Amino acid sequence: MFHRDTWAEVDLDAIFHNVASLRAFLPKETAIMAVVKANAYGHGDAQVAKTALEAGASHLAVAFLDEALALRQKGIHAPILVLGATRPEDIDLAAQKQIALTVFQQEWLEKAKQHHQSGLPVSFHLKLDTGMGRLGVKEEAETKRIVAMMDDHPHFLFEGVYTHFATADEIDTDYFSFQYETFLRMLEWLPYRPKWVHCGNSATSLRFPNKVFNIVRFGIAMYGLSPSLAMKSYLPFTLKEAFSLHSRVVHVKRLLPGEKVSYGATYTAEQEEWVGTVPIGYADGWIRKLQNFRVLVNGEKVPIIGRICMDQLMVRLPSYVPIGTKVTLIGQQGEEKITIDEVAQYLDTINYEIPCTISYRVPRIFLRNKSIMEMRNAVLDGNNV
Ligand SMILES: Cc1ncc(COP(=O)(O)O)c(CNc2conc2O)c1O
Repeated sequence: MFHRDTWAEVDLDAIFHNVASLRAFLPKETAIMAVVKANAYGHGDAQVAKTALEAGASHLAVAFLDEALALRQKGIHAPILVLGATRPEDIDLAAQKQIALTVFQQEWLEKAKQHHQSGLPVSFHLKLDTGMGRLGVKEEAETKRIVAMMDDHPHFLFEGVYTHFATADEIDTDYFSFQYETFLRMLEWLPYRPKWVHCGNSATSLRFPNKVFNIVRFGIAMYGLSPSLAMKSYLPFTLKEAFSLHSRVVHVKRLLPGEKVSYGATYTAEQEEWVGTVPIGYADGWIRKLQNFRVLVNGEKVPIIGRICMDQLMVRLPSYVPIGTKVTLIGQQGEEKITIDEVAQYLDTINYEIPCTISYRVPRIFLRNKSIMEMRNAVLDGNNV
């Protein structure tokens, strides 16, 4: 349950469609790793993970160890890879929960070896930096030493090697090709190929399905969002947007000319106007820069007026509406819709950031076969975020 009429809806049928479409599109021997970091880009980690696994994914990826532990706590047993850095002292925790880690520093592996007391096997994916400039080994000597250290250790399993592209979602492929060629060259440094070799994010999977080796890391497109605006016309199959955001009007009033709205009294009614108050604000992730953007009420786009508050915002209505009238901030009402891409463009950012930023304060309702199958309210559930 939740007790404020503001909520996000996550259409798991859309998640299923997007993963199943990729499954059918990729070569059959190429596996899918569903990227569910950041609470599945704000969509709900466990629910998206389970749906993706049903739809053909075999692995999961997260950003750091806690996100993997949270999935295990929620009863998910599929292979999980931590893409980011892990503390060497946490290696036994990863071993106990059978969570694979990314390794990209010889020094780190030496420390992890000292902390490894459990005698349990630990799987590693070696990350190579081919030009993303974030994490990854760049030198041949260090690469060879890391692989030798894993091979010499009875419980360290060299399970995968990967890299990450910086420009796979851009039309110009020069830098993508440079990184891809670099990856091929660096793979030659290895004494052998581990079980998993991967380089593909959504953009790479959709544009170059024959350049992804044997598993892809499928993130943004799983949520029905194009990796970039430029890529929208290159998508090989239809993506279905899974996320929508809704609220209800809690107060309606008539403003007379000259009357003000919100902090700073920055908005002045120029004529007699109807104004609605909506219980969502910047603490919910609907940030202040969205002032003057629009929401849907009764299938019409209406402007957000005055400054957005921590918990509420005001909209100018074309006419009186009853208390409780539904407001759609992301999604469709009748013939009108507001997409995540539109919100991102208004904020001069990328679509990835929008669902990620809708905070823990907004409950997520999960729909499957068009009916509500689950609801998560982190305000009340606390640890069950
Ligand atoms: C290492 C790695 N692999 C795969 C993905 C999935 O990419 P996709 O969502 O484009 O499919 C990401 C996304 N990482 C980020 C997406 O936005 N900022 C990031 O750091 C990533 O960091």
